[in-house]
Amino acid sequence: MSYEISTENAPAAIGPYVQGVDLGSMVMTSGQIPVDPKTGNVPEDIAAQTRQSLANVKAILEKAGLGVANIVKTTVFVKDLNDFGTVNATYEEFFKQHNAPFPARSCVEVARLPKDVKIEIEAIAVRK
Ligand SMILES: CC(=[NH2+])C(=O)[O-]
Repeated sequence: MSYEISTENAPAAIGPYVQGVDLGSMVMTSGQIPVDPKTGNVPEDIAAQTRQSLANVKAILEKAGLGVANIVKTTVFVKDLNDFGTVNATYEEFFKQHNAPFPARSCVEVARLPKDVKIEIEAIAVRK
């Protein structure tokens, strides 16, 4: 049995999916594009987009009572792998800021992302 996670602190789904699902021992988020849930805006540069996508992931986990330290795996989709260095630096800063260990991760370049953003990040977290 899984339970939908729904929060106003992350962008509403823009298609037939939910923000996240809570399986009890595990939580999975949908891919988070860098839409600010309060304004609907997307920041311009890749560092700010990375921060916003991660903030959206965090908000979904928090609604389920979990935090950044519960993340065990992420998948990072980028529009341009030339941004790899900036994405890594921003991503590293986020996990350090939250005193969380780095999870396992996959990072891939994709042809296009919804709303033509530069990055989308999804996460799997475990309830310890
Ligand atoms: C943005 C997203 N997660 C989707 O599936 O369109």
